[in-house]
Amino acid sequence: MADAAGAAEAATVVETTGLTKRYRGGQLAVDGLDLAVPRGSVFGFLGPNGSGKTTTIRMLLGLIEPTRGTARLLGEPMPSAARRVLPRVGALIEGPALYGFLSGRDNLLRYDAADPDADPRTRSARVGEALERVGLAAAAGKKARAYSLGMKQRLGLAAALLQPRELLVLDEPTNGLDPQGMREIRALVRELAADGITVFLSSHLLDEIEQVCTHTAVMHRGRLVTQGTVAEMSAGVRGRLAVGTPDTAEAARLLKEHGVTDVTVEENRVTGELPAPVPAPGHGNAGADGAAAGAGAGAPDGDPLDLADLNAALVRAGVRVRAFGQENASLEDAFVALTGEGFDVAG
Ligand SMILES: Nc1ncnc2c1ncn2[C@@H]1O[C@H](COP(=O)(O)OP(=O)(O)OP(=O)(O)O)[C@@H](O)[C@H]1O
Repeated sequence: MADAAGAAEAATVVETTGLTKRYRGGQLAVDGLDLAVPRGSVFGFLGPNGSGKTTTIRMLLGLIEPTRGTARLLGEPMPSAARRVLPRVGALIEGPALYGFLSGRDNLLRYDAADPDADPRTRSARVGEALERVGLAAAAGKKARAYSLGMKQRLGLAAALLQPRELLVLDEPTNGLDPQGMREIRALVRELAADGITVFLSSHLLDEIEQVCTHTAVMHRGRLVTQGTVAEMSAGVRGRLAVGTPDTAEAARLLKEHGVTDVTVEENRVTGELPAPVPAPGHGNAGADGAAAGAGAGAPDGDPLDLADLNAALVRAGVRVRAFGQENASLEDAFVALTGEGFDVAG
């Protein structure tokens, strides 16, 4: 009993240990993956094309066997517990399989009829609710082939939501969609999360992860680079200092003098890396007292660099400052900082 209850309420809904897949051709697609997806999260599984996301998802759902390592879904081992676990998991992988000549509603009726546990007496109500949930009630009578890609994707989601689910696994759910279709799917993901469903979605779009996810894991060439909350990930990378000014040469010189590195001049703008954690106002902490702190030394005299002082110094030197501040680091900055490579993907 305790065990069953424990499994039913597993706080970590996806957990892998050393999960590895080497394809028959020898390709090491996933290499020693330790993943932990907290219940209630919207978890973005991020990585460029070919980094191993789909292979991981297929192992999680028991569609392919790992070469090594283990995967647990809702607290239960996969693939051995697949029959017990999968009914509690909705999945949308590589686009839904739909009959174009059937209406959206009839497609769902077929899906529902294929589920041996679905009560035929409540089928119509269930299908109606699922259509409602994904915003397709009004288009339910239209043939699926007349649906936009976004509508097809939503119909696929409706199929995954015919039964109550604890976890939804979506492989690149917005791939190929136009901006409006993307917005619709993202809004839907947020709604489902608000209903308490944990959502695990893969994406090669950094801004998508930033917009909808609470947590993320970053894959790079089959390996996990990092995982944590999206906020932690961005906070781990300090944003660049940006100064808007027509007096770029003088501003650049002064910034360098104050210990700012990697100073870059663009038209009417100078940016650079701040040398040390900038203390909040009133925090005259002694931590950055120069010397061995090296890059963390701040201003040349050893005092920590204060943004207000720096701004004042620019103004004193006659630099006309139009804008001044630290830009927010993005997930893209974090990825580049973590991997030393750009997030360069095709499509
Ligand atoms: N069935 C297969 N046999 C051999 N190699 C494969 C197979 N499936 C994928 N691969 C390779 O494994 C690596 C990881 O692929 P995978 O599809 O898991 O990555 P991905 O991150 O999901 O990328 P994409 O978004 O392009 O699908 C790639 O190098 C790919 O070529």
